[in-house]
Amino acid sequence: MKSDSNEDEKIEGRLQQATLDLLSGSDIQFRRETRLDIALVKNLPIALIFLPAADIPTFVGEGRVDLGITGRDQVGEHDAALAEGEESGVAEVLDLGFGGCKLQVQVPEKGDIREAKQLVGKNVVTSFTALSTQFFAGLEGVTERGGSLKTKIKYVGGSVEAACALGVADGIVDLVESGETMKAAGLKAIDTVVQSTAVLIKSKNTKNELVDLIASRIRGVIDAQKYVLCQYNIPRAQLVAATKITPGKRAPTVTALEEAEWVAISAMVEKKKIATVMDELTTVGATDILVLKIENTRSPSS
Ligand SMILES: Nc1ncnc2c1ncn2[C@@H]1O[C@H](COP(=O)(O)OP(=O)(O)OP(=O)(O)O)[C@@H](O)[C@H]1O
Ligand SMILES: O=P(O)(O)OC[C@H]1O[C@H](OP(=O)(O)OP(=O)(O)O)[C@H](O)[C@@H]1O
Repeated sequence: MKSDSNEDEKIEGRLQQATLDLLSGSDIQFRRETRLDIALVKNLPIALIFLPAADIPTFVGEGRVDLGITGRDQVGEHDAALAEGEESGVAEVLDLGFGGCKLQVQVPEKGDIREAKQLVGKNVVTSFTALSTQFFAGLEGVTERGGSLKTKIKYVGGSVEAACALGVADGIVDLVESGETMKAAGLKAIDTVVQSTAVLIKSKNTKNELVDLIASRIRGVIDAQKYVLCQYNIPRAQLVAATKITPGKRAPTVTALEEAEWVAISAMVEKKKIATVMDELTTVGATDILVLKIENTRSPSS
């Protein structure tokens, strides 16, 4: 989303489907023509641009694009590549929770290397040269003979896992999600450079007032995914106990029932805690417990 020409930004590849779902949940409507990397949004004066994940921090950091969705690993790589004293133009707005993976140091499973320090002075292949250089610089020290060893970091754009078997590298630094690729290539992880999830980022220099509106819509969808709405009936005498179990985000909604000694309660509950909450509610006498999906939510912090 650009201030003048109203461009917004998005990502393809691994994060694409979750990002499209997020935009749809935020009611950002667009139609992307085949092979076009730009799409005008129908119901807001912005445009979406589809760019490789690795390029997004650059466009956002330069202020050419107002908002972006990419991996935290890519933001880290962008920032690590900045010249000394140069300030990043990228600010993280929100952790989006999906696209979880780790950037890990990997070596042949059958080899002698057991810790990252043993790769100092050797050949390392990666698509994340700046983060890897930074990581190994932190391990490099003065050798026993008084010299200093530099790890040789080489860039490859894909299939990084092949580098050790092909004799190009002693170790690699690559993303691991399920671990299947690493295992299939006969590699093992010995250290983690960065833990990553997808993030919403913005340009530090943006003046576009739509940035806050869009960020707030996206935050609403992410919050909604974390919570469910729990409704139940409970004897009024148990109201205090029930409120402790389901305090809600601010406070639970309590509604009187036609039956004098009973109330109905409705409260947002963290999705991951809902099973325990239902168990506890049953123990204090709640009945007719319903758990409802929340499509979207907005609160002052959103
Ligand atoms: N298994 C995974 N492998 C690689 N990246 C992953 C994985 N899981 C999550 N990610 C995240 O997805 C981000 C982008 O991945 P990907 O390389 O697919 O994007 P892209 O460059 O936009 O797409 P493409 O390479 O298809 O053009 C990574 O930087 C990382 O944050
Ligand atoms: O732990 P896993 O679930 O197996 O995922 C990790 C793999 O996925 C990525 O590669 P990608 O498939 O994006 O293609 P690439 O090798 O060309 O980068 C990454 O570079 C690893 O190779």
